[in-house]
Formats: sequence, C-alpha cells, structure tokens
Amino acid sequence: MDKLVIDNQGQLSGSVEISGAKNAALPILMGCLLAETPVKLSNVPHLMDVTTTIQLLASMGVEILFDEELNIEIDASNVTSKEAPYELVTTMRASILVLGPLLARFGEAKVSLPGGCAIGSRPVNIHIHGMEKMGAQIDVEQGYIIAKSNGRLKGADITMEPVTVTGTENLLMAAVLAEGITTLRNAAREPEVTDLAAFLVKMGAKISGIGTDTLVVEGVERLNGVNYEVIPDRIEAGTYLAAAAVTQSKLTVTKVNPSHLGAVLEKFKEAGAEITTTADTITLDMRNRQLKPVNIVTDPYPLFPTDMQAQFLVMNALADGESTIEETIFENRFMHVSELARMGADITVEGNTAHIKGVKALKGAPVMATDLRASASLILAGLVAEGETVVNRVYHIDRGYELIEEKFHKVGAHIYRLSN
Ligand SMILES: CC(=O)N[C@H]1[C@@H](OP(=O)(O)OP(=O)(O)OC[C@H]2O[C@@H](n3ccc(=O)[nH]c3=O)[C@H](O)[C@@H]2O)O[C@H](CO)[C@@H](O)[C@@H]1O
Ligand SMILES: C=C(OP(=O)(O)O)C(=O)O
Repeated sequence: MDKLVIDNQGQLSGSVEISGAKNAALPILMGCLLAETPVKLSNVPHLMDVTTTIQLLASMGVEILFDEELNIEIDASNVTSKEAPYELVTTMRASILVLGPLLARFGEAKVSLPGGCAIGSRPVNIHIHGMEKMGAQIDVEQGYIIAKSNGRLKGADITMEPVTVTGTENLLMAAVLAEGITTLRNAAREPEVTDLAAFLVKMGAKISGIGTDTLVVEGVERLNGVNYEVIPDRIEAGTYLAAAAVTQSKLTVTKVNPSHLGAVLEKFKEAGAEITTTADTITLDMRNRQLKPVNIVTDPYPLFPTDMQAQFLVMNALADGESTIEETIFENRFMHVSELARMGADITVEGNTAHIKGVKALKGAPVMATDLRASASLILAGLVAEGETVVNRVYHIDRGYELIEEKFHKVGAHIYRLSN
C-alpha cells in the first residue's frame, strides 16, 4: 500500500492550478447515462473515483473515449446492463448516482446499497423514498436496491430532510425524464448540484430554481449529448489555501471560482490571512502572521462545508488560543483527531464538537489516513511538523486530489510517495 512521506521545508510559494471538481464530475459522468447521443466532457479530474466511475459505466456497455487533451467522450446510446455491482459501489459511494438516470431512461436499475463509511452511516433512504414517490417500485434484496418503473416515472412533490447533495442529484436526474412536473424542496444548493443542473439543461432538460432550495423540473422525453466543462474543485482549492495558512506562506490557486468559497474565505480572513481574489484566482498571504483560532460549524452550502472541516482543524491546532469545530453533517467525522494527537495536537472531542487548544508546534509521526479529507489534514500537519511524517493508506487521497505530490512540489513542499 502506498505511503506519503512529508518533510517540513518551511514556507511554500507560487501557484497551484486547481483541477475539475470531483463532486461535480461524478454526477455529471453518471448523468451521461441519460443522453441518447454522445457527451463530451472537459476539465474532468484524473482521480481514482473518476476511474471507478468509468469502469462502472463501461460495465454497463457505455463507450468511453479519451482525446489527446484527455477530454472524455461518453456514448450511452447502447446501454446493455443496468446494474451497479457491490465491488464498485463499495469503493465509491457516489455509484448510487446511477440509480436515478437508469430508472428514468430504462425503467429499471439494480444498485448495491452503499452502506456506511468512515465518516458516518450515510443512508440513502431519501433517494429511495423520492423515487418511490415518482412511481418506482423499489425492493431491497441481498444488499441490492432493485428498482422498476411501469412506463415513465411520474412527476411528484418531494421534500428532502435533511438536505442531501447526492439525494438531490439522484432525484433531479430521475425527474428530468419523468412525465409531468417534479418539485424538489429543501434541495441542496452546493455548486456541484448547480453544475449538474446546468449540464442537464444544456442537454435539453427543463429545470427552474437552479441555485435555490426549490428545484422545479418539467420532464422531457429525451436528452441529447453536448460539450460540457466541469467546474473547478472548491475543496481542492481550499485545501491548498489551508496549506499556505499552516505554513505561514503566500500561495495562489488558479482556475478557481472564488464565489464558490465564500464562507471558507471568510474563515481564512478570521484566522488572520490576507485574501485577494480575481475572477479565477485566490491568493492567501499568511507570511509574518500568527494563526488565530476560529470557531466553525459545518452546514450545507452556502455555509461552511464539512469537506473543509479537517483542514481547518489543523489550522486551529496551531493557532494562538482555543476554538471549537462543530460537525453537523456526519456523525463520525473526527477520525483524524486521534492521528493529529499523535503529532502533538491538543484536541478533545465531545459529541459532535472538537475543542482545540492551539500548540506551538506539531511533531512528525507515522499516521493513518481514515478518509479523504482526514488524509488531507494529515498532509497539512506534516508540512509544518518537526521531522518526518508518513501518511499511510494514501488511497483515500487518490480518490480526490489530482497529482497531489506534483502540485505540492511545484510550490516548494517536500512530499514523496513510497510504493510497495
Ligand atoms: C460525492 C459527493 O458529492 N459527496 C459529497 C456529498 O456526500 P453525500 O451526498 O453522500 O452527503 P449528503 O448531503 O447526502 O449527506 C448529508 C446528510 O444527510 C444524511 N442523509 C443523506 C441521504 C439520505 O438519503 N438520508 C440521509 O439521512 C447523511 O447521512 C448526512 O448526515 O455531500 C457531502 C455533504 O456536503 C460531502 O461531504 C461529500 O463530499
Ligand atoms: C466525503 C467525500 O466524498 P464521498 O462522498 O465520495 O465519500 C469528500 O469529497 O470529502
């Protein structure tokens, strides 16, 4: 299993080009199942989760081609299987996103139930109930969701509680080919949901309320292929900015959309960073500044994202004073705390709140990554810790960060991979 070895090289400098968003690319790739003619996608990041999605689509008979610029052409005109097997769903929960498109276009789908993961139990009851409301007949047999629809799905009025990102995406993709009007209330407003909606509209879907918490969909009979560019990854951008904050450096992230990071940039400023933005760059300057503690509560967009919680936890661990981080989305998203404690962080967790007392320095140690953003937080800690840090179970990082060692090398970090 690969490991990442990180040495403290002091400050970072320069710029990092941000890749396409994992959490937008995945639903958009699954959404290609809805199109009767080929789709061409650009700015799709080269990540393990994208490879898994391509394997999943290919196993269904979808044809996938890459051009010389690594744009992806996806032709779902001849889908032969409507099944997402356990082996692929278990490595990537987002595989559940084939349920809506398959059911909407073919009236049948068999998808392994994702089950829980390191950050929580993560049920998919809202996806299932929403599709049942649209007339689907759904049974769970031997760990699989078996869904059928007698003719087209029917428009319905669906309220999702709590707000769910992939739940909104799955029901949106089910609704675009349904007969009549579907209203999705308490919809997630994450930029990745909005990007999927914009993609579906380009393919011919009729959706209003995009970007709000009420999506109204007038079903159409078919969707056609288009060219589409995936939005930049706001969480990847936020992670590199956090690297600049903990190393007291100045870094610029390029090819980003600063408006997607509103709440995160506010917290960076509160932590003492100087932030400047252009239309597609963000610069964070933390040189000669001391990190200040910031209290954080994670919440659905546009509030502070759970996917940036672990990175801010490292910032707070090194800040001058005490802070709290309350995680309201996932019940078990503090697995990184015990690993950071092994590096000298002073953090206690009570219920869903981490209480952090800033320390002057962290110390390098072998640590274990437990999920994607936890892994990112351990890398950030390794960049400032005294001595060497070895992050085990790097496969989590490869799910969501494209070319992470290369991007960090370019800005002066010493981080390399040990393969065995
Ligand atoms: C591939 C992708 O886009 N992943 C993101 C997505 O995950 P994902 O879409 O899985 O997360 P959700 O927004 O669905 O989860 C939010 C909350 O709703 C609960 N819930 C969800 C569905 C359901 O049917 N029933 C239910 O109770 C979950 O357990 C959780 O407590 O949004 C999360 C919250 O921003 C991010 O951390 C993930 O990076
Ligand atoms: C939790 C995440 O992803 P996933 O939903 O794919 O597990 C994430 O991107 O931080």
